[in-house]
Amino acid sequence: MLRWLTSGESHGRSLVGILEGLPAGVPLTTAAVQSRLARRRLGYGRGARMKFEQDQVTLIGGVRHGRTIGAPLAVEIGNTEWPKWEKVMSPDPVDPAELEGLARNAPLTRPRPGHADYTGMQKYCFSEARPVLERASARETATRVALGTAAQAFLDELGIGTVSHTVAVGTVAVPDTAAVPGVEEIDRLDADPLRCADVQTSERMRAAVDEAHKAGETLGGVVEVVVEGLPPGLGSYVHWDRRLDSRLAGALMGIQAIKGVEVGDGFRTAGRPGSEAHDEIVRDGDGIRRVTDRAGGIEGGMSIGSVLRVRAAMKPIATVPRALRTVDTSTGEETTAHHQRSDVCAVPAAGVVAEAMVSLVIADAVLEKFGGDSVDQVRRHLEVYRAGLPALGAAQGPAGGDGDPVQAPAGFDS
Ligand SMILES: Cc1cc2nc3c(=O)[nH]c(=O)nc-3n(C[C@H](O)[C@H](O)[C@H](O)COP(=O)(O)O)c2cc1C
Ligand SMILES: C=C(O[C@@H]1CC(C(=O)O)=C[C@@H](OP(=O)(O)O)[C@H]1O)C(=O)O
Repeated sequence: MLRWLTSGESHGRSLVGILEGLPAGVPLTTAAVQSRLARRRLGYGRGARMKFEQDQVTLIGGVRHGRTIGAPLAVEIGNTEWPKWEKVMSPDPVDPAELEGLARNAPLTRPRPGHADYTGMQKYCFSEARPVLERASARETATRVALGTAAQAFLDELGIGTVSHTVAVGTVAVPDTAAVPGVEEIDRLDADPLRCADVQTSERMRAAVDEAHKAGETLGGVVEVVVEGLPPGLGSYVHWDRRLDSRLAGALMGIQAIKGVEVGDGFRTAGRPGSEAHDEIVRDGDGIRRVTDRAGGIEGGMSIGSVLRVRAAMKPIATVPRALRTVDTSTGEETTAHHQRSDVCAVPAAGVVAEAMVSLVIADAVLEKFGGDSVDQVRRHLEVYRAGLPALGAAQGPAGGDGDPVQAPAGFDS
């Protein structure tokens, strides 16, 4: 089982992530995490902070000489902005005289609609929003991407690849008929300013971001994550919380600003007649294949062994330059929400975060099904399972048995 936790504030000294349960032998280096984090900074429409701040990665535990050792992985991501915030965000008490007149320390009492500000103040009894927004901020997603790098490195060892792409920004969307990009297109997608697979749509998305920027607006959109190389049977239909689709949906919905999740054709499928909603099964040599891919590679809460597709819908950024109406909590007066700087559109970055969350969930499901404390053990268990999948027309084993008419290779160690 994989479990992970993150800590740290947006303008704190650093962010920290811990991932436990990764087997030994996964290749991982500081440079690999750093380059994955650089992908999260990409994307047309991101604010100034993405340019002047660096992610300083330190692998603290769980890795030796470029390979995981089975111990909890700990990653620290230093905020290079820290020197400017050292006093305002100091964990230890600071002499009030040192904070006097510091603009950065001015109480934030004009909560932004759509951000965590006001309800966070109510919930934790704060008189201003600084302590709320510091942790609610999507700066935290850097840690998820760092941990997702390790999860994906593990999946890479098993031939399971993951990639994300932008399918909509505002009202500009990739045509429904466009081909789904493959994992091998990752560099081409990263090179596109919107991380969009369709060049013409990308140009229109870029124009939409420019227009929003000029109008003091912000934009949301939709990202899709694609996973290749999965075996059938990850997840389960037996309980809601063991379903792969519910686990993926929870992980994606848990990303800041994600307001909708779709598996496969999701909401579009809801409007289709049954005969056009499902993926018919046909004979293909010694096996079978699905004629279409509307289900997005999941049936009955389990991976079906084909390409998996999940989408996440991101709302527009809450820090709208054309500031929205709010109430100053210190005076009770109606006013406009505080705004310093912000992203106009962070959809391409959200795709990279979604990719990381999907890698973590899939890695967890793989470990749950195949187990093993080293990559080699997990790989062997997966090979034995694949080889033992019941063949078409073969007699099935008794209920509860392994139903395995195929000779499994030796070496299934538990
Ligand atoms: C990659 C990424 C970047 C974001 N950048 C900003 C930003 O610059 N300004 C902002 O107000 N919200 C931004 N958000 C969204 C807020 O973090 C989010 O709306 C807030 O935490 C409230 O959570 P909720 O939208 O899920 O209710 C970003 C989200 C993501 C995923
Ligand atoms: C710092 C990151 O994203 C931040 C997420 C964010 C928010 O409210 O979620 C608000 C902005 O921070 P600030 O208000 O300090 O400019 C973004 O820059 C990052 O992704 O690394």
